[in-house]
Amino acid sequence: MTGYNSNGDVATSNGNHNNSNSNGTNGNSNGHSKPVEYTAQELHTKQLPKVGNFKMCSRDCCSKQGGANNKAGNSCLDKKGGGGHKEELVVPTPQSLLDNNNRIQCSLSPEEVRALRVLNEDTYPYEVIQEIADFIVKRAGIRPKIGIICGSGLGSLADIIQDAKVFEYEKIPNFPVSTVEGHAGKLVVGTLEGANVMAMQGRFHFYEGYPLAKCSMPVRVMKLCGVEYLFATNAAGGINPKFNVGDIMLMHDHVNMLGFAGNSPLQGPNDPRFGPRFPALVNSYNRDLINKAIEIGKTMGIESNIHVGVYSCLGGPTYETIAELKALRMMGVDAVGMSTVHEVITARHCDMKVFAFSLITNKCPIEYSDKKDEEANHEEVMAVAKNRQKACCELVSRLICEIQKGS
Ligand SMILES: O=P(O)(O)O[C@@H]1C[C@H](O)[C@@H](CO)O1
Ligand code: HPA
Repeated sequence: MTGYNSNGDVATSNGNHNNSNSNGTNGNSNGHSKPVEYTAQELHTKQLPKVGNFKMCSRDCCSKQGGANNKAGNSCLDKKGGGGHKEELVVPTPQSLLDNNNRIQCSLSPEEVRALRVLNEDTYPYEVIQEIADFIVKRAGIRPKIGIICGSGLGSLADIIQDAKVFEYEKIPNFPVSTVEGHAGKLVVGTLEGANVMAMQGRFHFYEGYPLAKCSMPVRVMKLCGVEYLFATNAAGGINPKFNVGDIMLMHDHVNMLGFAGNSPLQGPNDPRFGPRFPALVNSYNRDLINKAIEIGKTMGIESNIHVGVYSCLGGPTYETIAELKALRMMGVDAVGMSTVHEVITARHCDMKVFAFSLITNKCPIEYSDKKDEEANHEEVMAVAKNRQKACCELVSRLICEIQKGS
C-alpha cells in the first residue's frame, strides 16, 4: 500500500521501516536524510516517534519561497550532493515546498503528491475513491446495487448478507479506521434477498476526529462500486414524546445542525463527476421507499412502533443538554443522533436514492430532573439496538426484496 512518512515522502508497506542505505546511514543524495517510513494506516493508528527526532527545515535554502539565493525556485530538497548539510531527519515546512509562483516545488512525483493530499486534506480525490472502489469490486467479484450503513449496535444488518466477502477497513487502501464500540470496522459485500449489497459494519463519526468529507467518503466509494440505493441506519434519542424505546423512525427529513455551524461534507472544491456545486436537498428521502417500509411494518405487526419523522445530527460525542433538546424539539426534530446527515448529503449529491431510519434507543428528557436513569449512555444504546436487531434486519431485508421485485 502507498503511504506517507512524516517527511512528506511516500512510503510503501513493505513492513521494513529501516531505511538505512548501503553506507549504513539514513542519508540521501539531496542532503536531507531519508526518513523512517510509515504507511497511511500506521500514521492513523500507531504511536509515531517523538517530534524531537525530526527538525522542521529552517535552512536558508528552504526558508523563503524557492529558497534564498535560489532564483530558479528550487528548494534544498532538490539539490544534488547534499550541499554539506549535516545528516538529520528533516520535515520540510509547507513554505519550503513552494516556488516563487507559489506552486509546489519538490521532488515528489505527481502520484506521490496526490497520495500526500489524501492523507492531509479533508477531501479524497475522485481517482483515489475510484481506486478504493476498484479494489473492493475486484475482490468481491460483484457490483453492489444497495449500500447499507449499520448504526451503533446494528452491525447484525451485515451478518445476514449471504456469500459474504468481508474487508477489514484496515486492509482497504486509504480507508479510515473505526474507533467506536459497536462499530466493527468491516465492509461486507454479498447478496441479500437476491440483490448485490455492500454494508458498512461501522461508520465514521465527526467526533472521532474525522472531517465530515472523510466520514462520508465511503458513500462515494459505494457510488463508484455501482450502488444506487443507500440504506443508512442509526441509533438515536427520541425527542418526540410519542416515541418509545425500541421504536423505529423512518427519516423523511433532517435538520443539519453541523451545516448551521458552517460544516459540510461537500465543503471545498466540487468535483462535478460526483455531482453539482449546489445540490438541492428537498425530497432527499425517497418517498416510495418510506411508503413501502410503512407497509412492511404493518405486515410485521409493528405498525405502532413505526413513525415517520425528522432527524438531526449534532457533533457529539456529548449527549445533548436539556436546553439543546428543547431547542431541537422547537425546531421540529423528532430524533437526535451523531451521524447520517452528512452521509445522506453525500449520497444525494451523487444522486443515490436514500432510505434511512433511526432506532430509538433512549427517550430524551426535555424537563430538568435529578433522575440518573434519564441520562443517555452508550451501553444502553447498544443494548437496545441488540434487542431490536431482529426487527431491523427484517425491515431491511423485506425492503430490499421489494426493490428487487420492482427491478
Ligand atoms: O452511528 P450511530 O449514529 O448509530 O451512533 C449513535 C451516535 C453515537 O455514535 C452513539 C452514541 O451512543 O450512537
Ligand atoms: O440521545 C442521543 N443523542 C445523540 N445521539 C444518540 N445516539 C443514541 N442516542 C442518542
